[in-house]
Amino acid sequence: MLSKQDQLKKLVGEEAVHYIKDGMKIGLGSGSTVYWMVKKLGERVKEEGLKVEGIPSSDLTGDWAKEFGVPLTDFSQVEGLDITIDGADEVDENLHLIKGGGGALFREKIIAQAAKELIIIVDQSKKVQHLGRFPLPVEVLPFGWEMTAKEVESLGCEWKLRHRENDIYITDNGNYILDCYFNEILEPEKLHKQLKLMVGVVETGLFTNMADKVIVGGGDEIEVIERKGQKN
Ligand SMILES: O=C[C@H](O)[C@H](O)[C@H](O)COP(=O)(O)O
Repeated sequence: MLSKQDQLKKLVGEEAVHYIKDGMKIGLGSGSTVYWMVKKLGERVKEEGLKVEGIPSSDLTGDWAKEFGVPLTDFSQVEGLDITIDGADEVDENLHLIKGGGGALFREKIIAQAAKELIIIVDQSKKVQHLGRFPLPVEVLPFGWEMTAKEVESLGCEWKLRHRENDIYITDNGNYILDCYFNEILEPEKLHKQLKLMVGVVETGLFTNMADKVIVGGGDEIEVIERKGQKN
């Protein structure tokens, strides 16, 4: 029996598959909402003979794609993606996002940038006025991470080095994650740029001005929020 939140994740995950057309190259995001999208996409591949290829943003998503029969490719074979569908940890009113709760932010940003259209799927609990209540994941190089953490802290946050059980959490790229407690991020684009200037920072979980559509599940309803204005 799925929890109410999981039912909403399933609802929006399956809804997003309607945006996928025959022949598309698809960026496959990560997380428990994306799970439902990949599963439904696999059904369409089997039942309708849909010809698509996906590039996964995490090893786990790649495993799901194989399990559900979604053909995979990589960037040595394709020049770009038609669409990327991914989850998020927070979405603000301007469709800026925090991502990386599952640690896949770096590859997620690559597939988000490579796509003509980025669709984000979330349950209503992810909608916020300002980003920052969810700790911002920042992927850092293991070498000298302590120094990088000090620099990050100077921007006014507390941080925790992410662990999985008793071990340091290692991303699919072999890096560490600092979960940064800013509480309220009023200028996400500025903060992202400040962090990216730090030599030990690989990528941040701030996805500003990237989402084209956000599909939000709430109650029995699905809300589709479209971006206003041009992308960067
Ligand atoms: O690294 C993980 C991703 O950014 C996920 O898309 C995000 O954490 C949302 O995950 P979920 O759909 O499980 O809430």
